[in-house]
Amino acid sequence: MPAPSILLAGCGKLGSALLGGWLASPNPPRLVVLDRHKTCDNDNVTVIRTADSVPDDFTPDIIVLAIKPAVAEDVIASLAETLGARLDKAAFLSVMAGRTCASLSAAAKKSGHSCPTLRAMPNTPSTLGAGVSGLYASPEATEQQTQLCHDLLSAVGDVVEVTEEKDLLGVTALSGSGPAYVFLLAELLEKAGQAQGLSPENARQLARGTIYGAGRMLHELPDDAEKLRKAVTSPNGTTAAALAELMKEEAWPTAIEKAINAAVKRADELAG
Ligand SMILES: NC(=O)C1=CN([C@@H]2O[C@H](COP(=O)(O)OP(=O)(O)OC[C@H]3O[C@@H](n4cnc5c(N)ncnc54)[C@H](O)[C@@H]3O)[C@@H](O)[C@H]2O)C=CC1
Ligand SMILES: O=C(O)[C@@H]1CCC=N1
Repeated sequence: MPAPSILLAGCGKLGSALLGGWLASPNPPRLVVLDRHKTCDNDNVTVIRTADSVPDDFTPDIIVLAIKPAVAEDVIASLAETLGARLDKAAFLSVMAGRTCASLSAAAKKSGHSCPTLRAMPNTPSTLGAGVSGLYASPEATEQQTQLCHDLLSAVGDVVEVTEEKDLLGVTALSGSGPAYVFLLAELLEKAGQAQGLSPENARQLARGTIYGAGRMLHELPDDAEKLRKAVTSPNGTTAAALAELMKEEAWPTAIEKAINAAVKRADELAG
């Protein structure tokens, strides 16, 4: 089977994470990257600044929308103008938080085209091939398009398929934004270590090493998180003392619930 043709619109923080994974895969797709600012010195990638520069012989199988939601309509309209009938052969894979399949299909329809839409919510560990993505395919997407999107996301980590579009709200709040919560934890642990008199270098190494090691245990061992937590917690010991603070109903349980609710609310607002 020939390598698929992928047009990546938007190659910022997330788009470049995806691009890196695809370029490192054994059978990289044929890639055109549309980004106002991106430069790329990889021979396998054609980078263009505006949609009117899409090569005439390039018919994308999938158009990955990794731009900010606010510019989506403009980007789709300018791609439609350049690609013409070629757009009808493609599917959109949007990674934008919030934007619904219906709103993106409507944008294509406005330009006189019909284009099935799939949505994914990857996260930035995709840069290291350690991402996890939620994937939703609208009913218009063919099995082949869904499989192709699944394969593209698998190149940068795990894929969790959801059957209801609304489930992407929870995915966005949990794993799309989630790396930021872990990075915040690293920052706070580092700060707390320094407050205990550790040098900044030692506090940083200890905080990062702890999160890395705990992450590996979660990833590589079959045990539930609860079992792993209990294994650290000696009766009446130091961990029990710390967890008694963190697990108070008004502490982490409430804070996490509120944070996830706030992210879901924002994703819903971005849907427009
Ligand atoms: N950063 C993250 O962790 C995640 C982001 N997302 C979603 O990915 C999308 C992009 O987010 P980031 O990569 O963080 O943003 P970003 O700002 O880093 O990247 C956006 C890119 O789009 C380009 N761009 C803007 N207007 C353009 C236009 N008219 N034509 C061509 N290129 C244009 C910019 O030059 C930039 O490189 C957002 O919709 C966000 O919801 C999804 C999951 C995780
Ligand atoms: O913060 C955001 O809106 C995007 C979506 C998930 C991660 N970053």
